[in-house]
Amino acid sequence: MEEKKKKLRYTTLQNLRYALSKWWGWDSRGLVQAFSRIPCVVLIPLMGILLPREVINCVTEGAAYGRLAVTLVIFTALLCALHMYDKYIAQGKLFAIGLKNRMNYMYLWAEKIFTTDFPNIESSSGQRKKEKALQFLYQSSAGGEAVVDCVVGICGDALGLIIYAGIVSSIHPAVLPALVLMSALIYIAGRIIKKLELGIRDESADLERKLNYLFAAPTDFAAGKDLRIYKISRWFGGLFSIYFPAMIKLCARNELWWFADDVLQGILNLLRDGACYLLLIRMVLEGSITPGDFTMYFGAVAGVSQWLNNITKQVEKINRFSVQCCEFRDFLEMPDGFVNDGKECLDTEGNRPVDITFEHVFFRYPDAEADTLRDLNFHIRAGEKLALVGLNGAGKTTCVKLMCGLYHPTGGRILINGKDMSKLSRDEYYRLFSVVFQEANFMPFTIAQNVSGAMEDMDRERVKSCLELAGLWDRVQKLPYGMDSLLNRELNEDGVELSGGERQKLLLAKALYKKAFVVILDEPTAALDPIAENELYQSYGELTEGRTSLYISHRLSSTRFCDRILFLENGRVTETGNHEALMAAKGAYAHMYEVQSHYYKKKAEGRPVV
Ligand SMILES: Nc1ncnc2c1ncn2[C@@H]1O[C@H](COP(=O)(O)OP(=O)(O)OP(=O)(O)O)[C@@H](O)[C@H]1O
Repeated sequence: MEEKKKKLRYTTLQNLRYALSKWWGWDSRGLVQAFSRIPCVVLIPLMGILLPREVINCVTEGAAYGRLAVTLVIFTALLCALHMYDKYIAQGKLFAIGLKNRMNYMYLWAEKIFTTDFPNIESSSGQRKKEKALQFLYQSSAGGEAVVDCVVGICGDALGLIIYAGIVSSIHPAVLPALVLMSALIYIAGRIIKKLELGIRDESADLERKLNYLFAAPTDFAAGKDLRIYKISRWFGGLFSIYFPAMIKLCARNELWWFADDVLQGILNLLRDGACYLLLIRMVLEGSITPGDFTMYFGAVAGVSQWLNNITKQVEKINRFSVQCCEFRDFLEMPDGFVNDGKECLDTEGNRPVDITFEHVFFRYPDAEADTLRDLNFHIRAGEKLALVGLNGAGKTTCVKLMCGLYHPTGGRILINGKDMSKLSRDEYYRLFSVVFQEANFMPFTIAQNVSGAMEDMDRERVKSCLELAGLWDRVQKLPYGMDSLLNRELNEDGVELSGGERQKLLLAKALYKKAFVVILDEPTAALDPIAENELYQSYGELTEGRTSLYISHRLSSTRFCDRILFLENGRVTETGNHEALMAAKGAYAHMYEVQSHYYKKKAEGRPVV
């Protein structure tokens, strides 16, 4: 219920004002060109009913051939000019104008994804809003582009209706109200179906999201391997057979409502037109109108029906646009808690490393039922190298997400140099961190651009030294275009395909390039070979020199070169100290270490490993 209210937060007029002001801002020339089509929309059909009237009157009045010829020439020339201009705008311009608007909306949508608070994108409610917003722009008939046609169309139709209404009103005062009443019935039926359709939008958006995922998954190179080796295609088939029928059922129900609406429209149109024609025929027989007038009125009645039909259709389209526009604006206007305006800056003069305190931090994911972090307390001194270890699901990555500002605590505080993170500006905060996450995501740009995060003015020497430090330079310099080689094969045909370990090294180089105050490495060696792993340990001091660092790893031996180790269990720190102290304590850390080293010892002694 609350969701529905939110969807319709703006009225149709407010949404039209929004779309028109955006359109004016992006393409004022296109807007003027689109509106210049309105006289053609009105005059072409109007001349279509005036021409027969003039011709029949000339003939029935016995006018000279000269008058007939002049009438025909004037009308034909005018019609020809209007048609040409109309075609030029409608087919030559409107498509490009609408597409331009759609692209601009797409840009706003993508920009929001890139800049909004992380929970807005990761939570399923945020995902749903994102999908719904996409329906405003994902094809030419969607609101973002269709609004161009609708606005121009409804203005032309309204003007045409006014002129035709004047003509049919002179037949009989009851004709126009009767025509309007019937069109209103058609419109109301359409609205009822729209409401029914609205009721299943959440369900259809969810199904679309799931089906989009299923369609996208087989095109993912990485998934391609699993799909083949493990015959996952059968599982996919199973998933398709769950979601496809559900989607088809939903669409079929929707189509049935629209079919009923079409039948109703057909019957009402027939009644409306039939009654008007009967009236006109009687007037001709009574001699109150000429045969020329008859054809004009005949055309005008049909014309009014057409204008009213057009208007009801345009109103439906505009209503559809309005619902989609509300959803689009809902997504764009999702509040961001972590903002730049009015926030403080941190004193980072002299590039001193920062100190970080977690003070009674609680955290629960937006859609989760239980806290992931529970009363988490720790302090990382400026320049300290801290290791965070724990079992799967203990909350290590969540802790990183909070520390680097992707999420905010749901309870307690995180202090950076004694300042509450919520008081700091977002850009300022993100500037502090370099993070190597477990998943490697690269943009379809060159290696150098990915490492530096800059399109042009990068320090190429620095890129090279970061690649060297990360152990990737040997591989990169052998590529035909070196550090200027493009990544991502989906967009770049000759893009470079890196192995899992190489991608991890590239992430490391990227983290090193950014002169951040805190370096966070979340399982940075998971995909590295033993040589590369060893090199990373050897150079860890150099990599993190002069910075505060947090190192997460399941290989406990790798955390020995850190100053201190925190052992995380069920979202809180249960043990803390250096390796020796934790081993002496004989707690969970010591147990995990023993289990792991036992494995290596057995291997080294040549005994079978269980
Ligand atoms: N986006 C999310 N929404 C809801 N719950 C989540 C989300 N991400 C993680 N969780 C849950 O939070 C808990 C901690 O996850 P987290 O990834 O922080 O653990 P971890 O210690 O890093 O685990 P691992 O060692 O396997 O990487 C898990 O139970 C996980 O299911």
